[in-house]
Amino acid sequence: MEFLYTYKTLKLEFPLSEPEKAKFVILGIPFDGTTSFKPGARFGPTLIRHATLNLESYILDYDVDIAELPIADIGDIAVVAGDPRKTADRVRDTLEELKRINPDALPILLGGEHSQTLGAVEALRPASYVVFDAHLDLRDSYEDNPYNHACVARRIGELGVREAMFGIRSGTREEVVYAEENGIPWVHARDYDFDAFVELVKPLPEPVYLSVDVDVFDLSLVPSTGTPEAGGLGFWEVVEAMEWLVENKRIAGFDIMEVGGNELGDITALTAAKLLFHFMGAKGSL
Ligand SMILES: N=C(N)NCCCCNCCCN
Ligand SMILES: [Mn+2]
Ligand SMILES: [Mn+2]
Repeated sequence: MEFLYTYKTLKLEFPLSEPEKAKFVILGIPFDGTTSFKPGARFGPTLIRHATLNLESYILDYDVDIAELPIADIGDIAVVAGDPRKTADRVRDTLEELKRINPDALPILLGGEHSQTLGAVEALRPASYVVFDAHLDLRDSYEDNPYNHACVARRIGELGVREAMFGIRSGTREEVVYAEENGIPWVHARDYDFDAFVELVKPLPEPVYLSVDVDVFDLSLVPSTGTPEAGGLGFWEVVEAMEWLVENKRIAGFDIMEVGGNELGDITALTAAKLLFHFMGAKGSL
């Protein structure tokens, strides 16, 4: 089928399924209209798809070949340049359309700015939002725009979605107070470990939306993300948390956001592509 707002550039190299029948449905969001520091997130989806060419489809960890899983790639959202709200409306509309034709599909977003996670949450209506991020993203408005990437967790919390945040090492005093007053738990990157993750996530209601803003990783793994911060998590720390979630919670949707770069083969996209394959491998092995 054709979606109203999507188009295709690169695709994954292995045989892909139709979105009507797929278990995993990949959607790119090449938006960087409110990026405040390093540009290039508009190339994120293309860079991630290209980086997958470097990876084996067989995942050692799970004895799963993701080329044998029903995966669809419905292309990229046609963005409204500079307008995060209108672009997120298209993300929401596209995922609503997808859920109508395939209610069992697990959407996977590749971004693109974190602002766009709001559209996915609006469409998929999870009970909880679990996020790996260097930043709290709890500002009420940033650079005069309430739909800026730095406000996305605030907007999602306002929908009544329970939140828990991991790998945090940047925010304003106002954001810390807001988290405290609104009972939003977060774990500093310095204090992060698997037990802290499980303790906070176990009681969360299902289904859960999992968002990975790749700036959660140490910046050596994601040098081209939009707002890089030193002192982040390692690759396997995030993979282990992801494995626990797919085994123990119903997942409404998953995203890998804030991938940027201007060059094929960028380290940032290689990190993101490996995470994508591990997510599908872990989920596909169940
Ligand atoms: N969620 C985010 N990515 N937030 C980062 C916002 C940019 C903070 N700039 C700080 C500039 C201080 N002079
Ligand atoms: Mn961030
Ligand atoms: Mn973020």
